[in-house]
Amino acid sequence: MVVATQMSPIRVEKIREIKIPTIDLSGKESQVSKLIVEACEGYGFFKVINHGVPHHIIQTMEDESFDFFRKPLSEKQRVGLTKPFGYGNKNIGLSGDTGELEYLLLQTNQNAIDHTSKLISNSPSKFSSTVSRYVEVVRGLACEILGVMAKGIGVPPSLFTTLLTDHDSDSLFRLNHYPIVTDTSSSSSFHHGNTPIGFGEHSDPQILTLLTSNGVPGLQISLGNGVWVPVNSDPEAFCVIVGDLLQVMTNGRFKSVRHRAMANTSSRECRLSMVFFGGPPPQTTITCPPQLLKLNKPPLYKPFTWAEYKSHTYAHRLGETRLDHFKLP
Ligand SMILES: C=C1C[C@]23C[C@@]1(O)CC[C@H]2[C@@]12CC[C@H](O)[C@@](C)(C(=O)O1)[C@H]2[C@@H]3C(=O)O
Ligand SMILES: O=C(O)CCC(=O)C(=O)O
Ligand SMILES: [Fe+2]
Repeated sequence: MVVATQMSPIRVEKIREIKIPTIDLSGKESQVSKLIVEACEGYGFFKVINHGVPHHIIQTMEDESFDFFRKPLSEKQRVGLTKPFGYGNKNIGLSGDTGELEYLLLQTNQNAIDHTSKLISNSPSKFSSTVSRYVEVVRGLACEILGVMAKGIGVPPSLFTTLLTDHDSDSLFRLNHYPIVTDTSSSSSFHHGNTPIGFGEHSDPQILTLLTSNGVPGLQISLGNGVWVPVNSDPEAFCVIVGDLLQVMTNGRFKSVRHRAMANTSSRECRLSMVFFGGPPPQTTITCPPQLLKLNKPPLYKPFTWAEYKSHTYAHRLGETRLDHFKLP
């Protein structure tokens, strides 16, 4: 993969070869686990293939999503935004961030899915069963990956997986729809070169994110120092993104990767990303388990609950490096 670094005011381009790890989950478990740990340490990002999520589950979710985003604006707005959940258009979060996208952000418990489905769809039971099925299967995949990760670093898998399987797990599901932007000069979103931003630079606050998209590119990950690596959009793969909580739970060994999505300016198709954010129950204390603390590396972060971390997150802008606030001196 070719990467360009840009430095202003003079544009210097260094070309480098970066290989984003693509891990075949059908491989030997010990090998898969080694590759996953290396990817989490090196990038905080990797792709998985042969993940076992049936194609028809992804396809049906994609079809339902496009059916929703194709509706007239007034109809989509009827879904309302019980901030931060519901339908949003060009606004992200509660602190004034903007982007060239529209989205639907849902909580993953059955009541919330049923409630939103009634507002969204003429056949709510179809929408609601499609979302529930998708979330159930992708949550299962997230647990499988977390379990393999845990084994790879020598902790019991349940230490990580129960956080997502708990009845009160605070996981989210987000559909991002990036329309084709033709007039880039009128875009109010922050410009990067000539390309407006679809979804601005950030890290995901939760434990683990699983993202799939419809083959239209846009996602980029940061290597730091202004270097952005475009991620090929492969509808057969899931992108796995290490979140802030996993960085804390591994005492900084795994990196919560900063990423962004560029606006969709060159494609003839709209871009759709479907994103599952695996989060723990709100009252969970987030800290590094003693087995992972090395004698020569004291804890980097003070313990906090997920509820505390979320309120800090929502009080700040998208691009904030919010873990800094929880660092020990
Ligand atoms: C500006 C914001 C939107 C966000 C909450 C925040 O205050 C900062 C983090 C943002 C983010 C990024 C990952 C997910 O898309 C998200 C749902 C999350 O948990 O944190 C969003 C939040 C949002 O859009 O509500
Ligand atoms: O749409 C994408 O590719 C990125 C979306 C994202 O980072 C998010 O929803 O948190
Ligand atoms: Fe994200």
